[in-house]
Amino acid sequence: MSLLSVENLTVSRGGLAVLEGVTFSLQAGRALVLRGPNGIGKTTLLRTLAGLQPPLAGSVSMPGEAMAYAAHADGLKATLSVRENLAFWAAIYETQTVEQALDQMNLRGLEGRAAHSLSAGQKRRLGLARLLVTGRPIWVLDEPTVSLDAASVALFASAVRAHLDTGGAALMATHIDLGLEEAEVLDLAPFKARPPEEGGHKGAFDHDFDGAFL
Ligand SMILES: Nc1ncnc2c1ncn2[C@@H]1O[C@H](COP(=O)(O)OP(=O)(O)OP(=O)(O)O)[C@@H](O)[C@H]1O
Repeated sequence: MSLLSVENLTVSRGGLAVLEGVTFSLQAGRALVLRGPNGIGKTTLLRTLAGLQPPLAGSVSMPGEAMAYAAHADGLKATLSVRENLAFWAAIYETQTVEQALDQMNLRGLEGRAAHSLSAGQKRRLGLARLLVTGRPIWVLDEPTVSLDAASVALFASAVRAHLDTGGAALMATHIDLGLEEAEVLDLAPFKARPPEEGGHKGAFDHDFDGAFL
């Protein structure tokens, strides 16, 4: 079953198309890794899929309220504790998986700590634990392993695998090898947009709202 279907998508930053004709689909139980050099448009594509900016052309289809997006920023509530952060999101998404998320992202022992007092890697683990409490099937992740040590990368890979095993899907922009052998790879180089002088798209607007998490 296809959870996410992207057809002929053109995405832009600063009013200029950066990728055009992007087409792929993501099935339940599958992971897809976006690859491409710095600046090719991975973040722009993910932001567009998350609805933070409109595409210049093309279409994105997915079931309503199916996506959880984790951007570069962890987007934590600094003064709330680890548990309170997760409880907040569990209330928003009406789920009851806080305890499971604490276990899965190895946050036991840190439950009472204010988010602002966590290390960078601990903050990232908390940010990823929020994915687990959303209960949403499509995870869209921008550089999810930044700041994580090898053990935490392995923990994250296990969480993704468990998500796939229960019918979820994951779309990730990452430069590192997550050890998810089953993940497919989409190289974005063929979709690099032509500059306007060569007939490429020139967009009319560029929203720059940087929601950390949806
Ligand atoms: N606010 C902005 N205004 C204008 N151009 C932008 C803006 N943000 C990004 N860009 C440009 O858009 C292009 C795509 O950027 P994007 O961040 O999507 O690339 P990326 O593939 O995610 O890069 P990285 O691997 O470095 O994270 C780049 O050329 C970048 O310089």
